[in-house]
Amino acid sequence: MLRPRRAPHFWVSQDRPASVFLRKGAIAVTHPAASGPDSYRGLGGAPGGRIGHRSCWPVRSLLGKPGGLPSPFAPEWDCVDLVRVSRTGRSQSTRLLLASCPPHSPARQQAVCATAALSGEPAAPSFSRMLRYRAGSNKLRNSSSPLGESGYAIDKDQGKTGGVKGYLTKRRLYVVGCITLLCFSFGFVCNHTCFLEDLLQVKLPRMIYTKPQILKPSRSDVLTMTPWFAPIVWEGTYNSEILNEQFRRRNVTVGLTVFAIKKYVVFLKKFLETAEMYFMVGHRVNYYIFTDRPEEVPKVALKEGRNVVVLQVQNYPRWQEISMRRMELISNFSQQRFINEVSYLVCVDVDMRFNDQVGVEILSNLFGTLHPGFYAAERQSFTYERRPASQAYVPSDEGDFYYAGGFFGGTVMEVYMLTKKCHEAMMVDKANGIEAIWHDESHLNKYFVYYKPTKILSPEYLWDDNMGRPEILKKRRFLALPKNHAAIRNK
Ligand SMILES: CC(=O)N[C@H]1[C@@H](OP(=O)(O)OP(=O)(O)OC[C@H]2O[C@@H](n3ccc(=O)[nH]c3=O)[C@H](O)[C@@H]2O)O[C@H](CO)[C@H](O)[C@@H]1O
Ligand SMILES: [Mn+2]
Repeated sequence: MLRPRRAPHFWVSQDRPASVFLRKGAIAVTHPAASGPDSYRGLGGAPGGRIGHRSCWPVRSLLGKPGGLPSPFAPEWDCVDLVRVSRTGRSQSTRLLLASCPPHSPARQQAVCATAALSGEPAAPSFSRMLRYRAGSNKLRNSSSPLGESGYAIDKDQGKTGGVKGYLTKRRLYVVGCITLLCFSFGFVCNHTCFLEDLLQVKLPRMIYTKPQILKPSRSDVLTMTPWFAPIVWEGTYNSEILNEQFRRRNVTVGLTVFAIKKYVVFLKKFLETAEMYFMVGHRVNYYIFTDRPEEVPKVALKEGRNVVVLQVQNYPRWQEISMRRMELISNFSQQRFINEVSYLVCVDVDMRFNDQVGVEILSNLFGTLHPGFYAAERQSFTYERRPASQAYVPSDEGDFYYAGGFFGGTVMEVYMLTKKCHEAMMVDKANGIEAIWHDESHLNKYFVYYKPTKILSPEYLWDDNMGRPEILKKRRFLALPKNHAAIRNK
């Protein structure tokens, strides 16, 4: 029994449907019944032998040349219908005999389907759209081959002229394309190598500071680490010089989102002026000011690397809705804009002023801030939403801390996920005619029960002097401004 050394591959070209490309070692011949004005003649070689040193060979049309050598291999050959589409788009089919494509085999089925598809389609221009088939089995058909004695033998030389020309031109184009691509990749790799070399040239300046003491924790009066290993940031627990150096190397840009809708624009001046003094000093900052009154945004002198971006948005009649819609707007803008402009987002209330350093020590994948009114409270005192009907519901035996709605952040991706989730939950509540007790803050707290922050800011980062000045509070970095609710809300 004759067997090719390996299962042959063949391709039916859509570019030039008169062509079948054969892999080295494959055998092909046209069926004599196909003799018409155009008959086809295969190109191949000895069974199991080479048909050329290239992996693909086109079968070439031999106009008006019936005959040829009878094939000694006929009984083992199988067939596939091949369609030739002429330049005018007319198709004509012929039967091409191939080795190793047994009847009823999946490969045979594929070939039949493909040729059917070909006949319905005019010549397609793309080389890459060649249909590729693999005859997966070596089980060969015996005896009653339609080829009989009058099969056309395969003439090697035919492959080197005519149709081969076009094929080689495309092939050349293909090779040129590959070389160009390789050159580009080389440039890319080179660039990256240079970038890596730059990194290797990082200087190691002396770093002189007090050594950390394992047996003398810097703070023993407060919790500095959660049970899920998120640091809680208190004065004395970190060294800003080390952190600034780390973040400077990364050339991080921080986005600070703040909403000043309706009368709340009056808070912007103090907010921005104090931010320039204390917020992320020495780092790149974009202030994203959401407002319905862009003309009332004050001009504040900014240090280098810091920008104000005014984003005009609509207002809502109720202050609660304004506060809650921040989630929707932050998530939308994160997706459309912030993701391209900053690494981290810090989202805060506007009725505040910075009073001390708020720097890169706050940055982490996802961070929240302990509410000044509840940092020492027990679970049952937390003002979580307790009605199961609300999406913000937190059962009485869950939760770690009570977080403030007025200061959270993280990477743009994390903030996007948080704000999107909270907004969606608020929309469900709205449809069910329920509003969480502390609005967006309730939803934020619910989220943090199940997606734990990777860093937590102590109440130093959101303090209200109405709470007094407890001993543990070494700094008051961001302070709530007293405001006349009746005069400012819903105005
Ligand atoms: C410090 C803190 O944790 N504050 C939270 C607390 O409310 P507050 O009592 O601090 O709420 P608020 O009056 O400051 O409103 C929240 C924020 O919404 C914006 N705003 C509101 C009304 C308006 O007319 N125009 C306007 O721009 C503004 O940025 C304001 O800072 O609870 C709210 C939900 O009840 C929010 O979760 C706040 O973040
Ligand atoms: Mn506020």
